[in-house]
Amino acid sequence: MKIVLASGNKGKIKEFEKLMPNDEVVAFKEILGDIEIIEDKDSFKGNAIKKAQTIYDELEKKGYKDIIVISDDSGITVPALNNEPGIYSARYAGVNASDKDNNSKLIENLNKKNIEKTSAFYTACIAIIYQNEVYTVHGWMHGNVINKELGQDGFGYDPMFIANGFEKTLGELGYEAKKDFSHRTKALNLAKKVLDVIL
Ligand SMILES: O=c1[nH]c(=O)c2ncn([C@@H]3O[C@H](COP(=O)(O)OP(=O)(O)OP(=O)(O)O)[C@@H](O)[C@H]3O)c2[nH]1
Ligand SMILES: [Mg+2]
Repeated sequence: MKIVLASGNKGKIKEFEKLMPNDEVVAFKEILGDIEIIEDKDSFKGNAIKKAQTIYDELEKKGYKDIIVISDDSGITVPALNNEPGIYSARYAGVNASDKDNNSKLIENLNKKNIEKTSAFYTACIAIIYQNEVYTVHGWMHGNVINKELGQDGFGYDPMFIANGFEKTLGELGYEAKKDFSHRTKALNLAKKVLDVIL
């Protein structure tokens, strides 16, 4: 099955490709080139729908029919920091912030409150659009964030996140561990059930 991924995040694209080995997953950029989508909604769901709808509409304009578009809006929420960065995770340290910049900002804000470790969770909302119908599903992963980066694997905040039941960060454990219980895996398992019904 050919699925167009409405994401420009290389870490996410890699994860989707691994999670859907039997499908042809194509990042939108390969078909449409660069498109900037302003994520101005107030929820993961709102932004996920906006990303999927924008790409779906552009593909339709180009004559693509019966296309399945999937998007992912995700982020990490730290209750001890007033639920920051949440939907602003990708731009916590500013509009064009790198993962490194965002991690530094999170470390800085944890240190300001003298927090070495505190509970946190990831959310992923996946939106699916097929034949102009929109479907959304969510997945979560709970654990703790720490005020330092450990390990090189994963992307984004993974080197700072220790999932419940583990001693090491996702940056140290690597993707093979993360893929069994991540927010994205859980949301995608639900998305696959939706696809089974609608296709
Ligand atoms: O360590 C992480 N492991 C994860 O599994 C994960 N999932 C999300 N995130 C963070 O949340 C932002 C999403 O923002 P986001 O959904 O707007 O994505 P994005 O802007 O990077 O790409 P796009 O899909 O919108 O094109 C990302 O940049 C990351 O910082 C993660 N960090
Ligand atoms: Mg984004």
